[in-house]
Amino acid sequence: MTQPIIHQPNLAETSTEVRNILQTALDGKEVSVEDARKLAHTSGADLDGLVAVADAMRSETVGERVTFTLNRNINFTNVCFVGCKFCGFSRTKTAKDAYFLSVEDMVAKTKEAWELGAREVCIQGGLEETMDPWHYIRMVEGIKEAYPDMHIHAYSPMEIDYGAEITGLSVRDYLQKLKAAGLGSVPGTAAEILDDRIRGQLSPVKLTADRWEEIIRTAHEVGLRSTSTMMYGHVEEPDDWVYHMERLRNIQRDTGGFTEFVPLGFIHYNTHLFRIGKSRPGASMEDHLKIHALARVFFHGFIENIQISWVKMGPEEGSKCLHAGANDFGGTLMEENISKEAGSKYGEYLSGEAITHYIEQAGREPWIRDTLYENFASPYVTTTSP
Ligand SMILES: C[S@@+](CC[C@H](N)C(=O)[O-])C[C@H]1O[C@@H](n2cnc3c(N)ncnc32)[C@H](O)[C@@H]1O
Ligand SMILES: Nc1c(NC[C@H](O)[C@H](O)[C@H](O)CO)[nH]c(=O)[nH]c1=O
Ligand SMILES: N[C@@H](Cc1ccc(O)cc1)C(=O)O
Ligand code: SF4
Repeated sequence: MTQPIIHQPNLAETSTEVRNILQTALDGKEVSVEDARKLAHTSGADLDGLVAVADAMRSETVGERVTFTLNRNINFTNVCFVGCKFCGFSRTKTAKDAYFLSVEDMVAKTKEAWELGAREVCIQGGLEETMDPWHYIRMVEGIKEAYPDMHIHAYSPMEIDYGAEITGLSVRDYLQKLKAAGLGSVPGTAAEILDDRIRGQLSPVKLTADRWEEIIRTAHEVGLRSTSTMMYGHVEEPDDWVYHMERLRNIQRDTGGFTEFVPLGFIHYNTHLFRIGKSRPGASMEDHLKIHALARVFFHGFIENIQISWVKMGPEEGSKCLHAGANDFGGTLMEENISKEAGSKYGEYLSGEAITHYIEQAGREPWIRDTLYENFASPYVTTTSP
């Protein structure tokens, strides 16, 4: 049981079955997997009901604040041997536009970010075969040495799996070394859909769902918090969203380590998966709304923050999800290659002022946050911003 919702939306137009499920959630009871599946299949007035309930839950649990971070994304290499069929970013080592940044390059990018006011760098890259086994740790050490107060949000479970493998360390020892070097938190990417049946269609070589879970649980156990994500709009069905969210909710029940949930809409344009006719062309607006709303309702009492990804959906469509359960606008990013290379049209950078504007336009209060949602500042009193 969690807090019941006091100001309940009018569900007069909602079907009896869906209204009963939503009422259970409003009363503060955990939504079952079976009920969540029904919510995942709603449309029309029933979807409107789900969205209204998600908005009420958001308002009573986190209020009218919409947060965001001043951060820079650094994709240190695009060379990758994994070959996910949904990825438009990765290159072979010999490709003309293949790159691999040195630690010095990364420190220079961090310097630019720091000077513009960013306090987080989000580092992820391809998996490079001939890389120095200690490179992931060296990047963290190099950045921390130059900028001890920059929060480093880095390395998906896929990269952690690889780093542990090439150094010969256990996942726990490897994560402890990353943490000792200054790693602050872990992006919960590489999750896609946490079901090996779907993963086989997307990327047979990628780590299994169980391995993803083991790495995330271990990260939380050693004191590294993480985000949680789900990539949708490709081959999966609504029941798969629920299965995925249930795995995340169970992890959160045990560890409490997730800071937020970030639905990542699939960008299809330059991907093998779409070209060979094996996927949908991303998600519809209806699905974006449904997933953010379902996440708010299903994670109620478990995960407080639901982040929109403006790089995937665009700031306008993303803003609509702020009325469907979401309360976080992500970050300024400054540069972004993964969505861009897959063909996303929304650019790689939004200034703090631009994000503030979108949040105001949605009728909410903009607040700058740190990565772990521990400190908040008003964007109206900060002078610089990336
Ligand atoms: C590109 S990877 C970088 C880190 C690492 N190589 C990995 O795969 O975990 C980070 C995440 O971006 C997301 N992503 C990749 N390609 C995408 C696409 N075309 N559309 C939406 N999200 C995508 C996936 O969820 C993936 O796990
Ligand atoms: N870095 C990307 C994000 N989000 C990162 C967040 O801005 C930030 O790191 C997080 O809020 C930490 O709490 N989302 C994307 O879709 N693409 C990125 O590259
Ligand atoms: N939003 C994710 C990071 C991310 C990075 C790149 C992406 O393509 C998608 C997501 C997080 O904060 O953990
Ligand atoms: S999603 Fe990550 S692991 Fe997969 S091909 Fe792209 S960079 Fe490599």
